[in-house]
Amino acid sequence: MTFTLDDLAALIKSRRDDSASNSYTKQLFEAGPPRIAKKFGEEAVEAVIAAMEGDKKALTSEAADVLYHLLVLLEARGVSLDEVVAELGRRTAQSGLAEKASRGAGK
Ligand SMILES: N=c1c2ncn([C@@H]3O[C@H](COP(=O)(O)OP(=O)(O)OP(=O)(O)O)[C@@H](O)[C@H]3O)c2ncn1[C@@H]1O[C@H](COP(=O)(O)O)[C@@H](O)[C@H]1O
Repeated sequence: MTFTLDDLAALIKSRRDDSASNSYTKQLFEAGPPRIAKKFGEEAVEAVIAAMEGDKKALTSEAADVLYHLLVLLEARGVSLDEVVAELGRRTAQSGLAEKASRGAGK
């Protein structure tokens, strides 16, 4: 059976109300959205560095950290993975350049 991002999102959600004290995810939720956002940013920077260095193994690992922390952040702020995927789905109707232009100048 293939492990999916939906599976990970469900696991993260289940950790939110879990009383287990040895859960890193639970610790993140208790630290709050600003702390989670900071961790997400740190992991993103580490992924950028791995990409710039052309280190495929490190990029794979850092990308996994980025996706995990993004899912925790979305859960903490009440945004579901389905909503994000739906937004991506809506964008398939137009090119990336057209989508960028539709956001208005300066963005
Ligand atoms: N995918 C992940 C995952 N990816 C990264 N991490 C953790 O993210 C942290 C980030 O790495 P850092 O080196 O920055 O961590 P750190 O120095 O310990 O962090 P800080 O002290 O700076 O906060 C590490 O502790 C990793 O273990 C993850 N922790 C959990 N998961 C998934 O979440 C599930 C539930 O985990 P628990 O909540 O811990 O039970 C696990 O089974 C996994 O599937």
